[in-house]
Amino acid sequence: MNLRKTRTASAAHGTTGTTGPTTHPPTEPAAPPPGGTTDGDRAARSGVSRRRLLGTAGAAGAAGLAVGAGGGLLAGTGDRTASGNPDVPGGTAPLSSVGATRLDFHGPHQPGILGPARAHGELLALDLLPGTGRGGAAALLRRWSRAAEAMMAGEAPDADNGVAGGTGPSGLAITFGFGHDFFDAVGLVDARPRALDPLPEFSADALDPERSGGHLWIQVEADDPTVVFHAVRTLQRAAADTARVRHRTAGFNRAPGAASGESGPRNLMGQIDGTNNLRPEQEDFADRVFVPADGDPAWMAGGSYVVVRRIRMLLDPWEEQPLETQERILGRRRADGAPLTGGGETTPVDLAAVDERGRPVIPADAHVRVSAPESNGGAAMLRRSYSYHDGFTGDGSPDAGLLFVCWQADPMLAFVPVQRKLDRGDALSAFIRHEASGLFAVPGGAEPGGYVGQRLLEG
Ligand SMILES: C=CC1=C(C)c2cc3[nH]c(cc4nc(cc5[nH]c(cc1n2)c(C)c5CCC(=O)O)C(CCC(=O)O)=C4C)c(C)c3C=C
Ligand SMILES: [Fe+2]
Repeated sequence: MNLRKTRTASAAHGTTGTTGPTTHPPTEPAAPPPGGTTDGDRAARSGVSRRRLLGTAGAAGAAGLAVGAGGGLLAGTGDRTASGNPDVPGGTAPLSSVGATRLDFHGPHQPGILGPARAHGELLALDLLPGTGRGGAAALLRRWSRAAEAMMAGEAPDADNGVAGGTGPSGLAITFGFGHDFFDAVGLVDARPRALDPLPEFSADALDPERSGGHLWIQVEADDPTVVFHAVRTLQRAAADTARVRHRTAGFNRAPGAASGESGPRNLMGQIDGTNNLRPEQEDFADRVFVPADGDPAWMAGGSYVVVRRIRMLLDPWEEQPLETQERILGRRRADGAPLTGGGETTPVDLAAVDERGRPVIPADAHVRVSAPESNGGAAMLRRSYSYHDGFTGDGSPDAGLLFVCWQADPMLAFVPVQRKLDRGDALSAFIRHEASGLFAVPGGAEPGGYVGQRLLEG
């Protein structure tokens, strides 16, 4: 693999960090694809009345389409009248593109990995209650998958509480994963992937075990916060008697339509984040992110491993730094995200460039140098993170930072070597603290009529 070529090609296509409301791949097309799923098709399948669909058809057309989890394209209808709340005027007013965006629960990969991270996200870890066993876990995943499928389609789940009544699916994506200790809990130790071996300890780690790990992991994201709450609450209720929430963090990203510029979203340090991410159009993208069809273990085919790190930003000392210092710590300009070696946000970083005195223009300890594939034997991951803000601590400093989420086919070839390097030599380290950690196996997408993890639990 030629990394330099890959990075240049990505920039040459004009896709790095400049498309859509975020810089995450893939983007949403502006027009329906030939042969895309029609509102009528879906109405026939779901039993939703055509009259109701017509109430939102104009909005769906204007809003364009959403990218399905497996690359399928679905017209958004935003119809949530199935929630059955007669007080809600759902279906009478057209939904905007925010509400109408609908993703497919089914596909080769689970939703919530590809495509843009949504404006609101919650990451939860749950532990199975003692005695649940494999059968209980399978029943839970079946219930969860059924509820996720309905809610992502903008339909009411079983025993709905009506909280999302009148709201469109809003890009809702729900993703499920299994942690290392899940396999002990359900007696499936032999099926545990080697890739779930605990992450090594890093010297700068300050991890809180209460907010780390977990048997099961759920990512819920959407462009509407009530839709996220509704989904989280529905899944938590469906887990009663089977699993308890161990920890949960809410995150956010820029809302669709909030910025007029073309550059990507900013993190809470003010930096444009996500520019040099892996892109689906890169030749080796799928190999890097997903377990291949003949991968090991077989039940993980089409799946991916997610590493989640709650990284607190030490914003008081950070904001005291002069702009020039902040930019040398990162290696990019704050205003436009351009590398210190010049050009615009999508211009490739020139790690070899030196100034008139022969010193590297991108400092030796700059974050983008230390984390780059060129500095890590080619290691790379798909980053898809959220900001978080959980208030202020006793001394007045913000409890805020990055819910760093990254996806890869093998953490030992992606997150681990890069984090090892960052741990030793990243100038940003003085301004961040890793406070919680998780590593989960996220199986491929469920087949229609099936559920996530079925191959593991019934294999
Ligand atoms: C182990 C992997 C990484 C961690 C942890 C991490 C934390 C972290 N990053 C930022 C902000 C930025 N990171 C940027 C680039 C970047 N970061 C990583 C990896 C980790 N970051 C990689 C692989 C890269 C790409 C390097 C390259 O090839 O150029 C950037 C620049 C814009 C971009 O390319 O996304 C920013 C900004 C923070 C604030 C943070 C912890 C809180
Ligand atoms: Fe980074």
